[in-house]
Amino acid sequence: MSSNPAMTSDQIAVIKATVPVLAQHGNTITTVFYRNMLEAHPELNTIFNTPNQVNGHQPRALAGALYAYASHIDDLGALSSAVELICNKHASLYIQPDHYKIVGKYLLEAMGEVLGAALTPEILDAWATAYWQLADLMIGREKQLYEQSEGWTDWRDFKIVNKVKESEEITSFYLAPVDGKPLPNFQPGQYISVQAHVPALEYAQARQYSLSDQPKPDYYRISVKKETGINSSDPAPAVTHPGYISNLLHDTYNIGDTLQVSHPYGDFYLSPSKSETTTPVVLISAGVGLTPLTSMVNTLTSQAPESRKLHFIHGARTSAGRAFKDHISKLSLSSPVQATFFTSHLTESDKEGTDYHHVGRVDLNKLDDKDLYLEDTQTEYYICGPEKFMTDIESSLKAKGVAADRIKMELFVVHRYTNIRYHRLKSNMTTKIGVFPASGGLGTSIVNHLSKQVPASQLVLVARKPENLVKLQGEGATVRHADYDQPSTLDTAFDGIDVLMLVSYASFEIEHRVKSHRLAIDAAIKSGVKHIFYSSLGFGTGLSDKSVAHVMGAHIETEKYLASSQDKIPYTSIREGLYSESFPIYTAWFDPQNPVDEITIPHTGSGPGIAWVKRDELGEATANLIVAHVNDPANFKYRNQVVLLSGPREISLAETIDIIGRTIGKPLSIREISVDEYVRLPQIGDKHTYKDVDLSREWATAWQAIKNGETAVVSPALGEILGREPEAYEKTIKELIG
Ligand SMILES: NC(=O)C1=CN([C@@H]2O[C@H](COP(=O)(O)OP(=O)(O)OC[C@H]3O[C@@H](n4cnc5c(N)ncnc54)[C@H](OP(=O)(O)O)[C@@H]3O)[C@@H](O)[C@H]2O)C=CC1
Repeated sequence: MSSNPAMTSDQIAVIKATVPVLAQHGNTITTVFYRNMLEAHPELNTIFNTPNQVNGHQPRALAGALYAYASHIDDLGALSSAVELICNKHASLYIQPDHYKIVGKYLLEAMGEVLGAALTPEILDAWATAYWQLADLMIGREKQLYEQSEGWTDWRDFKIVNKVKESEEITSFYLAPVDGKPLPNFQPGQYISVQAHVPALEYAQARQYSLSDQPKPDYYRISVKKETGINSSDPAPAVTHPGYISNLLHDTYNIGDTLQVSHPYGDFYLSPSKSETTTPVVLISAGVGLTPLTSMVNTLTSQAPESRKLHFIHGARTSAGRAFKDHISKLSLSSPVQATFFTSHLTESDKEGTDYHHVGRVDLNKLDDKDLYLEDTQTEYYICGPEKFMTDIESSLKAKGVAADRIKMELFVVHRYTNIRYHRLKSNMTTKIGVFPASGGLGTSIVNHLSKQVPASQLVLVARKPENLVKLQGEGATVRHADYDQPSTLDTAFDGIDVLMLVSYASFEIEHRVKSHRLAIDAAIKSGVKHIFYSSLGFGTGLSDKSVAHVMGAHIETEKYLASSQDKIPYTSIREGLYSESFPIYTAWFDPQNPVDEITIPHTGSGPGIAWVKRDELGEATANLIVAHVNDPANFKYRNQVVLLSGPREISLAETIDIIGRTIGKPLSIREISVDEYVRLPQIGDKHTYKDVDLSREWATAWQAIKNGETAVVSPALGEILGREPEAYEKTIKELIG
């Protein structure tokens, strides 16, 4: 029993009030925290993944977890899956109660260092209590896990007794305990931590590897993918590449060598079942994600060969890269296992029917419903692979009517798990969701992502050109006409809609835009809409209602109007971050097809930057927020709030231009010019003209806003809502212009 004090209701209110502070400063706090703690306690380097420290992933993940914790401080049940995932990983690293003391000390000190006087004694006290509330919960759960480990409570020496190449990239290591004692059972799907000394770092590092065979008393098998492009004899990737340990195992660990291994842990595993069960199972994986599912298929075929339907679906980049192909194919001949292989890049030697069945990435729509056992409402689905793969497959299963609680995914990273609210619930089948305008870049993306999660019959799509929406109309969506510029068309446009997504009027002037938004909000109130989402913009330093950017003026006014109308219609204003795709606007219309050497803008390029974000990820997260509200309006956490969705990293304009230059293979530079010079640039033309009025000078205030840091805020909300790390700017740009 803990002796730490329970949180008071005042402290809970203080924690909730600091959520926006975490949105803004969380990343800086956790970066300072790791730096200070590891400087003072270098022995902890063995516990933390060094490349993830260096690439900023770990501070971001912790900032996301803190943000989720603060947001759910009065509803900790929502975090129980995340806590279970973290505690399992902690147990596999043998985290002890004393570690929590060190982490608590440095975390609170980092808050003080970053927030300065803003961290009042009252806030500090509330956070100290909140920290120990969570720490006690986790220490308690980890104690239980250690108690269930049959006395195996520290790293144990294992010898490599066999090393087998399974494919071009994947090699299995058979690990037997040096002490020769029998190994405990595990649940198929669980992992072990493997610790290896890294000469380049002069300390050990641990990584988690799924067990790839069924439980055996004398060995564990892991199957490890070798990353291309890194050489384990080169010390540099030891600090930068998360795949370094895997390559070290491939290159330098052989039969007879010793490694340290943890007891098996993990919360992704085959539902423990009675031997007589006949519930069908579909195992869907990509790449090396097949390892835990191979453990499952081996276990299942050894238990109930003739009664249980099993389908093993795997996607590989090349057929030669597919591990266990012969093994799975053989199982499919002698037991009720179906095997379906997808290969994205065929080679001449690939034979259809043996090396592959379908070309391309895994696409469940290429399979018959009966082969996915959709008719059986008990069928369980297990997915493992890259995050985007898992969430895409999950959406595809949901669109086919599979209930969320029958879909299980292997999610390794913590902050991504806090999205349970956004992905795991079954959509309420009667709520009508409206989108206006439902065309355009953002509107189309929102509608596409909504249609993956709810039946088209729940969607009401409103646009000034409804003829562009026939596809979804054909699938059962209601389509209506309305035009911001013809107010009377708004009168009945939102009738029957429960939740409305209002995409802002596309313009950068203020007056007409605000008037149009007000008319639409009033019309929504009249039509009885129960909640309105509004697409605002990512200027304004996080959630502030001040901005020097002219383009933000209409959004701030609209947010004020929404706040003043909240008694009539609850709202959520989503500050959609600056689109990665919109770089031309901030580079004086740089054209990658006709590239100039020098970009002339009223900005030097250095100083605070922009947390760029891919437009389609904004559409996806916006759709997830709408679905979260539809599923559980009473607990929707952004009711009457503003939320910022910005990208994963702040990138200065100079670096932005550098990335664009590298992508097109041409060095680019910035030359700062005055606003007077900017408005006269020939390429500006009428790009900033609205209804014959030239707003170029007003537009140029955006650069001052960038200089002031208004667009530099990295908010963890996007990753949390997407359930994965948002796409890196470099990748979006490469896809766009590479
Ligand atoms: N976050 C960011 O970086 C950026 C945000 N934005 C803003 O975000 C919002 C959405 O952007 P996005 O979807 O990318 O913009 P798009 O230009 O792709 O789409 C504009 C949409 O507005 C519709 N529209 C235009 N005029 C009217 C009208 N009078 N009545 C009804 N609908 C109208 C268009 O309909 P139709 O299909 O009929 O033409 C289209 O659906 C806009 O307000 C835009 O200004 C813009 C750029 C960057």
